[in-house]
Parts: sequence; C-alpha cells; structure tokens
Amino acid sequence: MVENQNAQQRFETAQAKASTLMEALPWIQRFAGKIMVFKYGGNAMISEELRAAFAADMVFLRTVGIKPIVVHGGGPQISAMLEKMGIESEFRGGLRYTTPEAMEVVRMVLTGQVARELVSHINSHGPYAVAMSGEDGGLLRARRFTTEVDGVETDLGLVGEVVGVNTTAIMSMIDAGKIPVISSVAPEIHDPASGEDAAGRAGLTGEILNVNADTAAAAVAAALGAEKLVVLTDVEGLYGNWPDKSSLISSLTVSELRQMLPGLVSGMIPKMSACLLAVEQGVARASIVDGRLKHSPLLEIFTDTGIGTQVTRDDDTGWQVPAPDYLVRPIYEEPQEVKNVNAAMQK
Ligand SMILES: Nc1ncnc2c1ncn2[C@@H]1O[C@H](COP(=O)(O)OP(=O)(O)O)[C@@H](O)[C@H]1O
Ligand SMILES: CC(=O)N[C@@H](CCC(=O)OP(=O)(O)O)C(=O)O
Repeated sequence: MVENQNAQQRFETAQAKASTLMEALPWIQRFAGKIMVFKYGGNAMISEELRAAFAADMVFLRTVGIKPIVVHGGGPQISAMLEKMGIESEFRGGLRYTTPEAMEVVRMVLTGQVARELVSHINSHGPYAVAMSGEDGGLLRARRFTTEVDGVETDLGLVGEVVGVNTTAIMSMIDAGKIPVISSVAPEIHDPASGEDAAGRAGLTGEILNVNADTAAAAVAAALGAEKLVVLTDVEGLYGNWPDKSSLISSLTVSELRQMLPGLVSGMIPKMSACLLAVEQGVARASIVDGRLKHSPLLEIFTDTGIGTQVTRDDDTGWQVPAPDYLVRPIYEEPQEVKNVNAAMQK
C-alpha cells in the first residue's frame, strides 16, 4: 500500500514537471534563434546562489537555441570598493558622478571582478561565456553625457552614453556559440559636430567613460535588433506610485512610459529610459524583473504569465503562441513525404 502511494506521488511529481516543460515549449519555439539581452544589475547579484542560478539560466537559454547576451552592472560593488579606498562618490539623477580616480575603480571592479565572476559561473557548465569590455575590439563608443537634476543641467564627469555598438564583434561571438558578457565601460569619441577632432572625424579622445549598465544594455539590444531586453534588479518591477507596493505595473506602452519618465526618481530613471530607448529603437519588448527571485529570466520568458513590468510598443497586440494549434491542425504546413519503414508489416 505504501509502495502504491509512493508510485502515485512520483507520477504526480513527474506530471507536474511535464506540464512545466510543455508550458515552455511554445515559447522555446517562438524564441529559438532570437537574440535576447539580459541586463544583470549589481543589486540582483546579492548571493552566490542567485549568481549561480542566473548563470545556469543563460546556459539553459543557449541550449534551447536562444542567443543570450549579458550586459552586467555592479553599482553596489563599485561603491563598496570606492568606500574601501576612501574615494568619495555621489549619484546625480541615478548616475554616478565619476572622477578620473573613480573611473579607475569602475573599470577595475566591472571588468576585473564582476565580469570574471559571472564568466566563471557560466563556464562551470561548459566553455560558453566570453567577457567583453566596451573597450575590447571597439565594442562600444560613447559620448559625454550630462543630466538634468531638478531642471538644472548637471555635470557627471567621466560618464557617457553609448552612440555606437560594434555588432560584428558581438555577432562573431554569438555565431561561435558563445555567451558574450559585456562590461559597460566605453571609449569616448569626439562629438563630430564640435569639430574637436583634427581629422574632422569622430575619432577617439583617449578617455574611457563610465556608462550606466541599463543604458549600455539598451544600446546593445537596439543595435542587434534583439527580441527582448530583460533587466534584472532588486524590485518586483516598476511601481506607478513608488514606494506603494500595491502600485506595481505589469505592462505599459512606450507612450505611457514617456509620460511617466519625468516623475521617476533614482535608479529607475536610467532603467526606464533604457527600456524606452530599446523599444523605440526596434526591440520588440523590454521588461524589468526581480533578480532576487531565483531563475527570474526563465520565469519571465518561458511562462505564460511572465513576471515584473513589461514595456511594449504602442501597436503591440500581444504575442500569440502556437500551443493550442497543435491540437487542431497539422504541425507541418508543407506536404511531408512519409516513408514506410516496415513494408513487410503492411502485407
Ligand atoms: N517607481 C519605482 N518603482 C520601482 N523602484 C523604484 C522606483 N523609483 C525608485 N525605485 C528604486 O530604484 C531601485 C532600482 O534601481 P537601481 O538601484 O539603480 O538598480 P540596479 O542596481 O539593479 O540597476 C529600486 O531598488 C528602488 O529602490
Ligand atoms: C554612470 C553610472 O552610474 N554607471 C554605473 C555603472 C554600473 C551600473 O550601472 O551598475 P548597476 O546596474 O548595478 O546599477 C556606476 O558607476 O554605478
């Protein structure tokens, strides 16, 4: 009798697993071969367990034919190192005012610490991850960026916004089956309009700029025409009336977001600006998900409900997935040749 109960329990557990896999099937089909950019924020990498789960998720996506690209942050890790080294740092409009001294630390922490650790986690599954800084192979190019704080134009020091992405460099990695892990530092180019460059071209100035990782991820996603930008952070998503926890927004259009942007504060300013930029520039959808939740990338992509807040185009009519069609129409649209492999049985 006990044995029977165990068998029943085992069967039910196995059935639940099969249901979960089947829920993922139409999404796997929908997204196979597509590029997805994951922005992994410093506030979402808070434990070894979470970092390992994120790495496993990226390997899972690659294994089912999706092409993941990771753009990582590391704001809290940079702040901790700056504090340890006694270098003062402050945020203006959600972005770090970056002195040359602080820039050295930003570069060291992002490329030498955070990227290395992520690569090592992913590569514990196989030789997939390749760390790429925005400086490597001319991957990113940036221009100086100032921001408005309370209506006043505010200097940010060595901070940039991405104006160019070397898509060939990234695609060559993807085509080789790799998972690029990109750090958001970028060489500065002269503003061509300023005529600063003696050659009259938008040449490099020789400075390296600190780029907010949300902004860098959006630029990469837009340049590659990614299917999705997924931003992992430390809140459930965007709250319409922050910090009222009952005001979580599950979905909004770019027009609605554009109206909300001037009222946003702190880290949500670059984050939501990045989502807006990505979708306006052709990324089908962008979403903010809670990175403190283990396997949030898989939950966002492979479940019917999704999680967090998603930003859609104004004319987005919803993603249709083919699941129910399997029941009512043939899988193959073109005529299929069916070979009888055991003719003897027909006789
Ligand atoms: N409207 C809002 N909805 C959600 N979070 C908000 C909002 N306004 C401000 N925040 C703050 O923004 C933070 C996320 O931004 P940030 O700290 O820069 O994240 P990350 O390090 O992941 O890039 C949240 O932890 C929250 O404190
Ligand atoms: C200009 C600027 O603010 N750069 C960020 C870069 C890292 C980052 O964006 O990290 P998160 O994604 O973890 O916030 C910084 O210095 O903190």
